[in-house]
Amino acid sequence: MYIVNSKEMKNIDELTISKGLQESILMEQAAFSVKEIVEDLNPKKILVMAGTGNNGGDGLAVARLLKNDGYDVQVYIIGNEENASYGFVNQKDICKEYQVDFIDEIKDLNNFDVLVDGIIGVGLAGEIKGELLDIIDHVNSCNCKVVSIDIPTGISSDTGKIMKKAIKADITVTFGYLKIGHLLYPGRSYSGEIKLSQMSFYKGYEKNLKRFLLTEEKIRDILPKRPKDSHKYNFGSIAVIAGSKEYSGAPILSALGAQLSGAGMVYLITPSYTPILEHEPSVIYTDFNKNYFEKNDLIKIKGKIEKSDVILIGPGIGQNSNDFIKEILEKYSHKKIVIDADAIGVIKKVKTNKNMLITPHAGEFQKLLKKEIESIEDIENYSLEKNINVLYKSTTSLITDGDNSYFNVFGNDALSKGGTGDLVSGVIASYIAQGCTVIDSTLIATYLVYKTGYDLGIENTNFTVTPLQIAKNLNRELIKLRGD
Ligand SMILES: NC(=O)C1=CN([C@@H]2O[C@H](COP(=O)(O)OP(=O)(O)OC[C@H]3O[C@@H](n4cnc5c(N)ncnc54)[C@H](OP(=O)(O)O)[C@@H]3O)[C@@H](O)[C@H]2O)[C@@H](O)CC1
Ligand SMILES: Nc1ncnc2c1ncn2[C@@H]1O[C@H](COP(=O)(O)OP(=O)(O)O)[C@@H](O)[C@H]1O
Ligand SMILES: [K+]
Repeated sequence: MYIVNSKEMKNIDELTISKGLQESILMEQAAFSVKEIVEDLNPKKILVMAGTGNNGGDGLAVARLLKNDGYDVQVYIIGNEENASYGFVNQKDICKEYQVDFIDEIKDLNNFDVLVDGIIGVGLAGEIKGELLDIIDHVNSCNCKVVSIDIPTGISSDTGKIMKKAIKADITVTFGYLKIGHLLYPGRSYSGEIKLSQMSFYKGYEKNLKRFLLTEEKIRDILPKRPKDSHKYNFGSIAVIAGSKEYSGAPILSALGAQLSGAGMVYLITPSYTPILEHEPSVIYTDFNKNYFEKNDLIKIKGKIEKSDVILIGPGIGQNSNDFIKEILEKYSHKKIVIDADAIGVIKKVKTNKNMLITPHAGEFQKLLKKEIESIEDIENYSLEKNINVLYKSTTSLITDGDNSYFNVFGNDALSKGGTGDLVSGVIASYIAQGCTVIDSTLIATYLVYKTGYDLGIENTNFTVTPLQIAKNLNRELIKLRGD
């Protein structure tokens, strides 16, 4: 499923109109879908709040459709009508013919059961200003159901940020394509339930789109088959290089992630003892009885690394092993490498390539970027400049190779526990070992871990789900996907 920003949406709109489909037809389609959703709420009294752009035009068309079906509906216009769009003016004229009721002031919004927010859509420019600031406060403090047209007023469709103030919708009805702002917090929570309406947009533009929503369907397409006539080396081997005296649990979660999701051989190499074999005796385990890896340890693990198809380096490795990590990244840059946690910072010092994946959470990424992350483009541009794949881990995670990006929205707070990331990196390495591309492996792994965490949270509670529990239940999602 495609995801667009405001510029792409405008291009699609213009291209469709240039093919001869009139704007008023698109507006009628948009309004009709909003009207049906408002009707489902069984309202007695409806207020449509309309801005003076095309989002307002949609709002006016919704009011007219509802009025025509006998609903008690009123319209309140916000903004300067001198600058109004043609779509707005045209709809206002039609509303007058249909005797739609316009009001000049709003007293108590609680007199209405449903408010339709047709104030500003993808045309939001800069921060909200003027009388709208107070109106948004008023809307957010009332008890009525709020249905936003296209995107809640005040949410940037490009970043999901609140542009000073934003309407909190119960339902957002959007047209043709999801916008970035629906998927990134806080826009994701301000949008409420998102309904996507089908539109007659010209699909020829889709070849230019490069952002996608990760779906179960996509995972079904890319999940590897397991040949019956096979042996362990068909499913790849992984060197998990992880852990330190401080963090002896992280390597366990990474190795379990790798071993419990289908890899053929998992070598776990840690500086300090960790009881992985008590959890899973099939892991091939080595430790060096020391606190941290040192540069000259590489010689001792060379054999295992060279036998491996994939290297996972970083979980729990601490800050004292940077020279050791750097040497591995340089020497084995021809191998697929998942670079997680404390190893991520080391990429600043090495030449990177598309065999590599970094898996930063927001804090780790900010350190790499040396500034706040403003938008999805910051992550995509970093990926392009560094020529490296990125899994940006957040409440909505982004998986990108710089050219194409996927949004994963399956996670929730059940995952907000130390160790989830270690598990994720182990599962990613597993699917790379099994022959998937780095990006596909990241899609599969984040889907499996997030969805399992989500489901366990529903069956138990989000308070109690742990990364170990998720690791042990990865089979459930795989059973559903495979249908066996
Ligand atoms: N795309 C499509 O194919 C289709 C699009 N459709 C619909 O069109 C919508 C896009 O319409 P759009 O381009 O006219 O912009 P829109 O969202 O109404 O915003 C402009 C208005 O907002 C105002 N305004 C802006 N910033 C502001 C601020 N900071 N603070 C205060 N005010 C601010 C601005 O005021 P001005 O700056 O001009 O005074 C102007 O009045 C889209 O979301 C969808 O609903 C559907 O009909 C189906 C087909
Ligand atoms: N509230 C949330 N909603 C969705 N995903 C979440 C949430 N909290 C955490 N996650 C996911 O859980 C993982 C946590 O990773 P990370 O912070 O690296 O953990 P650790 O380093 O402790 O192993 C990430 O993949 C992140 O996207
Ligand atoms: K809106």
